[in-house]
Amino acid sequence: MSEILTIAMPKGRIFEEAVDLLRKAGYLLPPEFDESRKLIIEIEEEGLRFILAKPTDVPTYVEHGVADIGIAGKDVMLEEERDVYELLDLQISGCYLAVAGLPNTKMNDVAPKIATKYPNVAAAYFREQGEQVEIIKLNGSIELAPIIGLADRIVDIVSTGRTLVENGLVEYERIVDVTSRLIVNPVSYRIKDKMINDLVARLSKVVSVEVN
Ligand SMILES: Nc1ncnc2c1ncn2[C@@H]1O[C@H](COP(=O)(O)OP(=O)(O)OP(=O)(O)O)[C@@H](O)[C@H]1O
Ligand SMILES: O=P(O)(O)OC[C@H]1O[C@H](OP(=O)(O)OP(=O)(O)O)[C@H](O)[C@@H]1O
Repeated sequence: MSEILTIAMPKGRIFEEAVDLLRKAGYLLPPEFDESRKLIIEIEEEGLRFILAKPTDVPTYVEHGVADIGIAGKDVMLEEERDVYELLDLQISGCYLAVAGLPNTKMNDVAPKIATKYPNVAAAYFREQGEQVEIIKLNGSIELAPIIGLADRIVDIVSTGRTLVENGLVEYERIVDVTSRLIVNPVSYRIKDKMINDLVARLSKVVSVEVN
């Protein structure tokens, strides 16, 4: 029986761009990818099985080895250190993490509050700046926090910048650029090295064409 490579795909924002990239790399992904709600899609001819996961869960599936490889945002990788290798910057779903807040406001002198979906990234950033802060973890609508008085600043993703502008917020510092990455389980990489290297080579060609 031939080997199967299991790929954890992030549903949501990254999905379409990732599917597009795989198709450009020559993988024949059926229309199921565009229209179905199935969470496991197997393509026997390609020796591939896709599992469709919540973006933040992709590294979990890969770390535990139930997926050999996966596609995850650099933001997710930075927030939770995982025992996986990062093989390729896919250069898709570009955005960045930034500190933002109400314009012309100083942070509270004592333990300013920082609201974010990324508590570890935010804590590390302010530690490096030598600032003692209180992190408040939120799960969405982060921009509400400074407006409603929950926090002095937020650490959040900025893409077009529209959410900041429409909520009267400004960016104070850019922390790190974010794109999606191809990640691999270390054991899978040893055992299925040929299949994985083939996939990386095919994707690398497309990525470099798209970037240049
Ligand atoms: N404007 C953006 N906002 C958030 N994430 C973005 C943006 N642009 C690109 N990304 C990338 O997409 C990933 C998030 O995708 P998506 O918003 O579909 O998932 P999610 O955070 O689980 O969303 P939700 O919790 O709203 O379901 C991030 O990890 C990041 O790498
Ligand atoms: O710079 P922009 O293009 O406006 O994109 C940035 C916004 O998009 C994301 O929120 P999302 O839409 O995922 O909603 P959420 O608040 O539920 O996380 C992110 O958290 C910002 O709020």
